Amino acid sequence: MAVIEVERLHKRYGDEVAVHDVSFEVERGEIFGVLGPNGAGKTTTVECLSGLRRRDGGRVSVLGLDPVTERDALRQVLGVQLQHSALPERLRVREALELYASFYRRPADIDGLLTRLGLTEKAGAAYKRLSGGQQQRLAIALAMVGSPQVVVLDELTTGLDPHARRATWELVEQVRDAGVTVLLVTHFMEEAERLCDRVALIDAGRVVAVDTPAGLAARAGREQRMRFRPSEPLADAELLALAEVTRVLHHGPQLEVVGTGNLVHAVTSLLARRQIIAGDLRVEQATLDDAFVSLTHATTSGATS
Ligand SMILES: Nc1ncnc2c1ncn2[C@@H]1O[C@H](COP(=O)(O)OP(=O)(O)OP(=O)(O)O)[C@@H](O)[C@H]1O
Repeated sequence: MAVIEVERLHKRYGDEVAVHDVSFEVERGEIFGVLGPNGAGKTTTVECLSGLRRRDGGRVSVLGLDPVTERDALRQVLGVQLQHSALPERLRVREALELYASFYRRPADIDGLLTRLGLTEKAGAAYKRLSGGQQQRLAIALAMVGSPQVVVLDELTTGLDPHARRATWELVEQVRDAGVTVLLVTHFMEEAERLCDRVALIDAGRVVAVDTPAGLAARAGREQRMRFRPSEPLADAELLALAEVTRVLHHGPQLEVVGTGNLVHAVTSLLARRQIIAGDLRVEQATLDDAFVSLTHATTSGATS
């Protein structure tokens, strides 16, 4: 069942159209990614569906509620962590959570939340004394404090080191495992590949693709390459007989097999049938990065056209 429905969303800032025509649906229990270059309209889109901005056109429904006309009801079931959501410097972690909890009819247990997010020891610390990773954990905790059914996380791991980023990904997975639907805005392809069930790729205010990360990567249409040292001789003709293989190259004892589609599966199945072991196997596949670059246009100014 779709918990978020966005249909032909349109938003202008003065004369500039930030979101031309954005449509997608998010199913219950998904981690759904919104990807796109700077200025593509990602934040504007999630602000419109969180009720923080008024759309100029289109239809939006979150858990059956309209974010503009039913904003108060929506706030009780939607958690939002937005880019650069700074708190007063002296506010302590527990105070921030208690303050936010007071806005909700069904607040989460604050001690439980502190434990889950690894913030128990920092409960008495002022916001400005937290590290970047701890501030992000607090941001997630604040988005979760109302026991929401849907959370929106915007650029959650920007500025975090690889350890803190991975720890934050685990937290997002825990949030999803607790039954919460997650809408994640991100710039990091690795993050989308690791976390998202599906992603919408937005470019210049329009959706250019909605797919699984693997499905999007496949659309990049890039050649796949496998290199390995076969344990037994293997005739080129056998490899070339596979529909997925376009070329076979020789580098001394190494074979390089070039092709498209599900090349890895086709070649490894052939090797298994022939009981040949692929030594030093290396695979170069199209990635979400390739899809991002081929399906979107970089805008150095960040402006949309
Ligand atoms: N408050 C605003 N007033 C005027 N223009 C705005 C405002 N907020 C965003 N814009 C413009 O709308 C367009 C989309 O911005 P938005 O922040 O939604 O993009 P984004 O995809 O989230 O970008 P980024 O990845 O850089 O965060 C940009 O051209 C931006 O300059």
